Amino acid sequence: MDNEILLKVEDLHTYFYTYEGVVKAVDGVSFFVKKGEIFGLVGETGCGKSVTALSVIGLIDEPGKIESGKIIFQGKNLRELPEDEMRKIRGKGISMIFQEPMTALNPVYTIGDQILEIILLHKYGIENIKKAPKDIKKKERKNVIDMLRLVRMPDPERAIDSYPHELSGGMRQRAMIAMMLATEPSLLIADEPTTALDVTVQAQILNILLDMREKLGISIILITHDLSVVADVCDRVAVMYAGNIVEMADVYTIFKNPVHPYTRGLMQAIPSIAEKKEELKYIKGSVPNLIYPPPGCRFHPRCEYAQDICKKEKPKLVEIEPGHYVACHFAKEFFEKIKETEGEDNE
Ligand SMILES: Nc1ncnc2c1ncn2[C@@H]1O[C@H](COP(=O)(O)OP(=O)(O)OP(=O)(O)O)[C@@H](O)[C@H]1O
Repeated sequence: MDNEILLKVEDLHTYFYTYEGVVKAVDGVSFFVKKGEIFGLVGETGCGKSVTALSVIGLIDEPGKIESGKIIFQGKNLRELPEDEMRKIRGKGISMIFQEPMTALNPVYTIGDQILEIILLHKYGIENIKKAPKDIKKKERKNVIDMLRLVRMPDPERAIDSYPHELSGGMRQRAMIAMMLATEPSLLIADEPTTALDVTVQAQILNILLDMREKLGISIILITHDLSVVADVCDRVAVMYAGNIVEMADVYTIFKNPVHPYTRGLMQAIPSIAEKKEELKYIKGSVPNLIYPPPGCRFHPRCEYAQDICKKEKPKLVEIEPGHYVACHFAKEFFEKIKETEGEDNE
């Protein structure tokens, strides 16, 4: 099973040292991503999804710091690698695309030149890039156009010579994905890649990600707050709340049998356990301040099932059935109740 795993994050803690205090943005996060799968990271805004991703790719800057934990990618703990090795991983192993590609694209170069630069960096390395033949641009033109075709860029022959501002939002996101794919990563992290786009373009971009997995066999971590996106494309999913993962399972299980009260709140459908079903249609309260997070389970102030233990002890993420992990003191009870009601429903 372990050789199927591409990335394993163990007990990751990433904090930000601000004037107001220490923001415990990621506080003991563990998960794994298998080869060739699309793994969703979901949760409300500010729960630590982006910080988790930036920690994996080694892009946490001051005032942030990875305090502890392991990030094992292709068998190596990335936290132990020197910065030049880490830069190589960012160049070849792991790539990241963001919500607003304009921030990552350079406005003064054409899309073609930007993709070409990545191809050259990938082929020659930063030290030898000057050794690339003079006519390389002409030689690689077909490759770049093929790359744009792969991301279903409309009219690639024209797009290659366009500047970012000449393209629509969806086309820019395609260009960004093409650039990232030029590095032939094993893992692509997509942070809210479709949030800024309208629904039709969103669907097209998600289809491209599915295509990439199919054709190139890469793994993708898809960060989103949109559960319908998760349902559409992800294989497995982790639900984050206030710097912790509270539940992780395959997508079917998460939607069919969510166990953690927060996940169930997110789904707005807690028919089996909820006694007062109507009152659970939204999650009361708001995400806590991560400088002074609540003790014990961080969700307890919003959880209607909270008991004394929840206020004192932080629950561990435990496997309650094969591949289904939950961090809740009452996970077993909830799970059994779900199974009971499931049995009754089937009778
Ligand atoms: N540079 C920073 N300095 C201080 N605090 C930060 C910094 N970057 C992130 N944080 C804090 O870390 C916490 C987690 O933020 P993060 O961006 O990971 O959330 P998110 O789940 O990705 O939310 P969103 O969906 O809004 O992007 C937040 O409380 C945020 O304010």
